Amino acid sequence: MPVEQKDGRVLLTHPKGSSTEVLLYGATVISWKAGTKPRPEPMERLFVSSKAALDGSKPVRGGIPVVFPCFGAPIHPEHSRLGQHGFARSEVWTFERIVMDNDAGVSVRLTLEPTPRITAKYDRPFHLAFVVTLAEHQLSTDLHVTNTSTSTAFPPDNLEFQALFHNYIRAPSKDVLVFPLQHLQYYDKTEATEEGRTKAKVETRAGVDVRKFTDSVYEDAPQKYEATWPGGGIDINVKKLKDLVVWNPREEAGAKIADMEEGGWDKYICVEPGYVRGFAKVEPGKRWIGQQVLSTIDAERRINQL
Ligand SMILES: O=P(O)(O)OC[C@H]1O[C@@H](O)[C@H](O)[C@@H](O)[C@@H]1O
Repeated sequence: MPVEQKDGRVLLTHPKGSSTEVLLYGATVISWKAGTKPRPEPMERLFVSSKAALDGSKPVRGGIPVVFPCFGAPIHPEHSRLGQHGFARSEVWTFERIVMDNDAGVSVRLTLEPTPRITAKYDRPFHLAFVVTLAEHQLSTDLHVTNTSTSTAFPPDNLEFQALFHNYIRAPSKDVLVFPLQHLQYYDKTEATEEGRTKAKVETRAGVDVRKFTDSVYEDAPQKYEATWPGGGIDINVKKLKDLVVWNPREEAGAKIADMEEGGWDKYICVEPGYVRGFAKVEPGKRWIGQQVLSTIDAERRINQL
């Protein structure tokens, strides 16, 4: 069975051995097992804290939570009643259908529409679809955001939002480097003051490491990244998600996170493509699609020329 739905989870398996598991709660991908060409044995590519709640009581600490319609604390007036990172990661999505089921890929589509619970804190008209596609060495996630407003008024009744894929990539975080972020402008959320956090810095490192507490928002990033470490890595190719967040709390901040396992910060790096500086806009009746494609890399790869 390439697609199995059970107990609020959807399990996808590919004929070549890769698999992925998605919780309907938050449309959160909680597992992705894949090999590489030279080493075909599937291995887990995502980190989920052993203390993570998987019962729908709180967003999952790990995997790939979907952040919508606000990143971090809300700053848009229409988001003012929402919590950190919005509601998409903490609502139960609907399994809509299998999109594709062949050797090229196994793909499913989940949806989320306004419910009384959502409308009580966010009253904008929207329809979300989350499409997960599994290939032999790849996992793609697409977020479709439709503005379902039928208003013909001017100025248009645009839907304004932020969106992000909060990837917890399983990796020896002390040895990870992320490319190519050099020379990009970024905002450092680890700074102690508001002034420090809102002042743009410029990345000087060819490869960005997370050996210390890191919470950086790169603006207008190249949408093509590599996170590599000795012996492996993940390529990330992105569409419509112009910014990139790199986060690892290390012990300094990680020990204060209730659902983070002891030493969890050594086991992952969050590399999060998103539209998080400013707001994406969709006109009434129109749809926006943000996409990422994660691919496994086998050998250590350092892109010195970038
Ligand atoms: O604890 P949460 O809400 O899942 O957020 C985790 C982290 O998510 C990152 O994307 C943010 O940049 C961090 O500031 C935040 O701490």
